[in-house]
Amino acid sequence: MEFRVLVADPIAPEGVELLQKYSQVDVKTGLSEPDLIQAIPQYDALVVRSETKVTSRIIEAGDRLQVIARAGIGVDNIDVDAATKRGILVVNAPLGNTVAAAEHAIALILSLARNIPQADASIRRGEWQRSKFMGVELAGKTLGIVGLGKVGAEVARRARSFNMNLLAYDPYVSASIAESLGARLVSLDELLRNSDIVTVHVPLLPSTRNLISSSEFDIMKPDALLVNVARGGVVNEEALVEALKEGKIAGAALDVYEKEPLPPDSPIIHLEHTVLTPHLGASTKEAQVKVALEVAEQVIDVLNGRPARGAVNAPSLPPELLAGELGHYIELADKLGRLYTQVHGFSHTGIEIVYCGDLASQDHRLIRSAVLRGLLEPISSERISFVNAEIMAQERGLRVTEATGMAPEGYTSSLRLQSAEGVLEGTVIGEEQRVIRLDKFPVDFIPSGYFLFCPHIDRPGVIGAIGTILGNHNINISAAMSGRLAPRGETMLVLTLDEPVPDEVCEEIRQKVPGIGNLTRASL
Ligand SMILES: NC(=O)c1ccc[n+]([C@@H]2O[C@H](COP(=O)([O-])OP(=O)(O)OC[C@H]3O[C@@H](n4cnc5c(N)ncnc54)[C@H](O)[C@@H]3O)[C@@H](O)[C@H]2O)c1
Ligand SMILES: O=C(O)[C@H](O)COP(=O)(O)O
Repeated sequence: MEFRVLVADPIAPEGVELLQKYSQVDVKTGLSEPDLIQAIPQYDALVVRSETKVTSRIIEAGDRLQVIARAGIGVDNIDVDAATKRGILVVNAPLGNTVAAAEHAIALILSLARNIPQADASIRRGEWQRSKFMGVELAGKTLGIVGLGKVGAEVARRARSFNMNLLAYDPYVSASIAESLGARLVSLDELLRNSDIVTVHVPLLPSTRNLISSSEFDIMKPDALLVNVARGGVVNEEALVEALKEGKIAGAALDVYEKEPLPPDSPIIHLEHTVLTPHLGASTKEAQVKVALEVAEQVIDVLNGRPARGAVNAPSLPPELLAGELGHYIELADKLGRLYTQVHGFSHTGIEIVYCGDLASQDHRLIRSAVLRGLLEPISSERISFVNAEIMAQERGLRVTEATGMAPEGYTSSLRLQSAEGVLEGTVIGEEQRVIRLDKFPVDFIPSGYFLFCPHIDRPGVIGAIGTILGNHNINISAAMSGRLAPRGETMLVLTLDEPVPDEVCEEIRQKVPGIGNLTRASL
């Protein structure tokens, strides 16, 4: 039987031609959700970019659908969970448009600095205004790069050739990587206060939503320029409009928006010193050929029963495997990885996975993939799956070693993650997963919910004081446990909460509870 592929967004002809060698291809762009629901039962593969919203209703109607391919990075327009539930693979092309996005950021920076769109519009109105469009030079100015991943690094390389000074904020990148790109790694606060131009290159994650909002604009230089080629939502649009109107910053260039297409009544459209493009970061001929070929090859692989190298989801593991002890450890491995990155940051020195006790003799491959998936998920723009975790870890230069060891006294098996940054260990008791060690502290908590980790010196009243502050802010503690090294000695209080703890509440705890160490928040 010949495979049928529906290409629902415009992709480069090279990708369509490659698909045509192996399947019957229909290119039908601009279809509505009802159109797609009607059409999709005839297709084995669906190829999109960011325009088509691949909803659960479309996925559920895809009776013979095997693969959904995204010719680009972001799969935020695809209901990946719905696809996973139906065993449909989602693949993407995370590398092909990096240079295009970086060059677009540079183009926007130059357009802003030299008022190019405004000057162009003026001359077309028959004017000849020169003094109105006085610009600023990039040479000698400071560029603040928020997010020093693939695109951020390419922007850094290009900005150096303009003789710019580079600052970077990225909690998951080492100072030496930043240094090799000519950038100095600083806090977000320091970056915002000192940059003449701020360019944003982080993925949209719960932790990066509204990363640049009112309080960030408050500390930026009044003549600073802001550029966002990453994702709408990282910069709060309401706060941006206010910042520009009140002169907190001088200008902004945006390629991405909270809502796309940008609604025609958006106040952003009427702001003066702005440059707006309709999500064009990846729209170069070269990038489009690369991503189209990359996904076409993967579609052909999947339809012919071969594994896809860029799968962002993975078919569910067999239920019989998940129900057993190994299944619980796979789930625990994912949670320990996610917790590790949130508590210790992304390890720059490499991570060791230690399989202890009975676990030492099991097949570790899926546990290892689950640890990597967990470590990378909180900081990645791509969806990390069991399939692509290993490649993604290599791409970030994460060194992973494995070892076997003895389980701690009283346990038959455990899983330990350790690096120079810290230690996290968990176990499975019956069907219950538990975290039993956090750095040097023996702890015991279920890895689920919101967490506040409060290192302190054990003395009467500390737990009560923290509980009172949380209570005053209507934050409910669902479990509390203290791991201490000695009476009145170093102690780790672990609070499991029903709600997340906002910044200001953490600050209040730091100020009001004497002897409290570095508070850390996490959620699972
Ligand atoms: N406009 C476009 O057409 C276009 C094209 C390509 C990429 N993008 C977007 O650009 C962004 C960057 O893409 P990439 O390929 O460089 O991704 P990437 O995953 O390689 O890099 C993202 C970087 O952000 C860092 N990061 C994560 N959380 C952070 C936080 N809270 N604070 C600071 N840094 C944080 C990560 O450590 C990583 O280094 C993504 O959102 C991507 O979707 C847009
Ligand atoms: O996620 C991506 O790859 C970029 O945002 C580009 O999106 P596009 O393919 O719709 O241009």
